[in-house]
Amino acid sequence: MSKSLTNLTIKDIAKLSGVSKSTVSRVINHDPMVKESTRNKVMAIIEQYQFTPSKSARAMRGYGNKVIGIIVTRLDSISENHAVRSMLPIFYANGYDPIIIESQFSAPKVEEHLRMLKEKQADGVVVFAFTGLESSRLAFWRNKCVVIARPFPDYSCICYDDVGAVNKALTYLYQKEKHKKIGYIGITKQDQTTGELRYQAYTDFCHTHKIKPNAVLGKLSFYSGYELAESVLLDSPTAIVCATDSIALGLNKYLSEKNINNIVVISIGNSDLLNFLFTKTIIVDLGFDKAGTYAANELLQTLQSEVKAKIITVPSQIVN
Ligand SMILES: O=P(O)(O)OC[C@H]1O[C@H](O[C@H]2O[C@H](CO)[C@@H](O)[C@H](O)[C@H]2O)[C@H](O)[C@@H](O)[C@@H]1O
Repeated sequence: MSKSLTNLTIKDIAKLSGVSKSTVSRVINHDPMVKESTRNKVMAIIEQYQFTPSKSARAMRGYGNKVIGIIVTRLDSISENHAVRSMLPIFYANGYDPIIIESQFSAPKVEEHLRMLKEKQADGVVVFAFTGLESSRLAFWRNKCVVIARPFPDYSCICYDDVGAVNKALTYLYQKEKHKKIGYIGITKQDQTTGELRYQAYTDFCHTHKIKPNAVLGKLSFYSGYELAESVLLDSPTAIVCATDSIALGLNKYLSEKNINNIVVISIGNSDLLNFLFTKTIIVDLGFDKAGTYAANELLQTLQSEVKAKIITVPSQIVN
């Protein structure tokens, strides 16, 4: 082979491996239908000659640039951080470069980012969805997209067990620990999943078990837990369920400042930060890490072959 190594093309790799050009492409793109012996033979040549397919060549053949866009809502979100951190190694291991972008809960921003990713010929996207983001905004990406936190029909979605998690927290407090005065700090109902579904689960449980509801609702932030603590404590609860880890962290700051240590706190989430609290906090694990792993694997499968869109709900579990 007289060419310099850096100038090798897929055609050269095909010739050296004794297979067709299309087989080399399928190996590069992780097509599961390629026989293992063929894959090994081609990969040995690729490694021997340190071959990297040029991005433009890949794109011209209709493949993306081995880029995955991950659109988070907030870079400071605890839950999204956990999910993204567990996706990244899977994408890297499969040769993809992830680009992480923030939407700040803005649907037009999501659309703008998706346009940019299309221009960059990204292969696929993971979108953390939110109230007000219509599925039509994702239409171009429908078969190369995984949505997190919202069940969009016709899309592969990874959802959290919002209602089940609250029920597990309340059942634990009411049946196992015999609490009768259980407060709740949540998110406003404008936030459909974390807000409305979890709040509804709390009020339904109170109604069924004849518990006087004591709920306060605020924003999705540490400050809410801190600022709403005083109101929820007015009714002297013996236990408080927090809709998110950030809320539990804010509440914890308030309790430690006032030196209140006779209230049981349950947080719905499970971030590493909960290990460093003043008040013993029981956790209902929503499975943020699992959600990330599911999302990455689901997207890779979708990119490799036609996979039917499905909704996966990550099971929640109480961690004591
Ligand atoms: O990460 P945190 O700030 O602690 O918030 C916890 C909740 O984050 C996620 O919900 C929020 O973002 C979603 C997109 O990731 C959005 O769809 C939802 O409306 C927001 O409330 C996560 O889905 C929840 O399970 C966490 O409790």
